[in-house]
Amino acid sequence: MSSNCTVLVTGGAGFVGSHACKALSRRGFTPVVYDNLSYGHEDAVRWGPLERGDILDRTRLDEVIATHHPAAIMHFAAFIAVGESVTDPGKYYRNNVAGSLGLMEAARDHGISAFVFSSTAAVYGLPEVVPIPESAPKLPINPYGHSKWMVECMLRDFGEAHGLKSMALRYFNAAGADPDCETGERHDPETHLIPLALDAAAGVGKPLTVFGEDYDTPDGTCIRDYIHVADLAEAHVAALQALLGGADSNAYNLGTGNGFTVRQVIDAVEKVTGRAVPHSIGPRRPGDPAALVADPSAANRDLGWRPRISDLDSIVATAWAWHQKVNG
Ligand SMILES: NC(=O)c1ccc[n+]([C@@H]2O[C@H](COP(=O)([O-])OP(=O)(O)OC[C@H]3O[C@@H](n4cnc5c(N)ncnc54)[C@H](O)[C@@H]3O)[C@@H](O)[C@H]2O)c1
Ligand SMILES: O=c1ccn([C@@H]2O[C@H](COP(=O)(O)OP(=O)(O)O[C@H]3O[C@H](CO)[C@@H](O)[C@H](O)[C@H]3O)[C@@H](O)[C@H]2O)c(=O)[nH]1
Repeated sequence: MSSNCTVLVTGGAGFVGSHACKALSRRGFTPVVYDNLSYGHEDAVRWGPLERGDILDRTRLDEVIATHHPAAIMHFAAFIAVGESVTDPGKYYRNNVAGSLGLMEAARDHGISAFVFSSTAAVYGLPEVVPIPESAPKLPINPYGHSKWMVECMLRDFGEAHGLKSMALRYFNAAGADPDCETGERHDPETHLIPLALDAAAGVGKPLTVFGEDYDTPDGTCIRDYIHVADLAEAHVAALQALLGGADSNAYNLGTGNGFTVRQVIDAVEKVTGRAVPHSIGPRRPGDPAALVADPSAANRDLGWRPRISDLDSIVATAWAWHQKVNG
């Protein structure tokens, strides 16, 4: 490992980024969070300094990089709401694509050669083969997915032209919370299934609407591959260590390889919380594929990474503990 253990973590005040900071700090790295707090939380920055700034502000980026001299960048900062990306695509292309471009140019200009990027299963669009291998066609069906695939393409080109080495990590459904309850999911607005089901069970939110029960799946509801955010965090550290150890650039799926239906998630929430999840059946949500499940074998093989706490009960139990801490 390089003797310089400082990592610039864009979006480190957010859900996945804050867990990655904890994992980095446990492995001896110093995470310097660079976040404009547009959606993040200042009190989620606990494992290193917070530098407020926008990835679109090149002057501020240069200043922070010159101050901390990071050896690597982990890039989580992005807008993440798929539906909003359809109605306001400019917001997504500016932040996710132009913002990432400025960050990559800053990395190039400051001689930073290791870059770990938050990509997504949304780059695959409506996959024909499930479990999905990394080689599956990249045919995103919304601006959010396009924005992430564009950044992957830019990273490939910066690698060839400038020697910037990168790992693009394509998460499936990030869920759960830190097992020590030090950080967790606090999106606003929240659109993800598990926190909404917990809100409904706790009576702090509306009843859950199940988006469609006429899919070609065993119980008619959509199948997703839920991956614990702490396991995602460990994968980021493994990818970073591989890059710093000389590995080539690559892209990896991060999932368990097991899918669960929306009904199975509701059952798990009812079992873990001991409460009913009030819900009704609504129409399909536009753009939802019937099933998204990762083939995670490449990350297993190359990074030595395996999910450890991504069974559905552990995901829901940690998310529930965090939910109770936040909501009292
Ligand atoms: N949550 C998921 O299920 C999921 C799935 C696949 C991929 N991802 C990707 O993982 C990353 C993190 O997602 P998350 O769920 O933690 O989201 P989040 O909204 O909790 O975190 C994103 C963070 O980035 C910051 N940010 C946004 N734009 C910024 C800018 N211009 N400059 C500086 N900071 C900025 C926000 O303030 C926030 O703290 C994103 O890139 C997302 O696309 C998330
Ligand atoms: O109120 C709700 C919310 C969700 N769902 C369903 O639950 C499943 C999971 O939905 P959600 O939690 O919104 O996640 P996804 O839409 O699968 O998207 C997540 O996972 C993608 C990769 O798989 C990432 O690209 C996205 O950023 C991330 O939000 C889907 O079948 C939804 O139709 C409902 O039935 N009701």
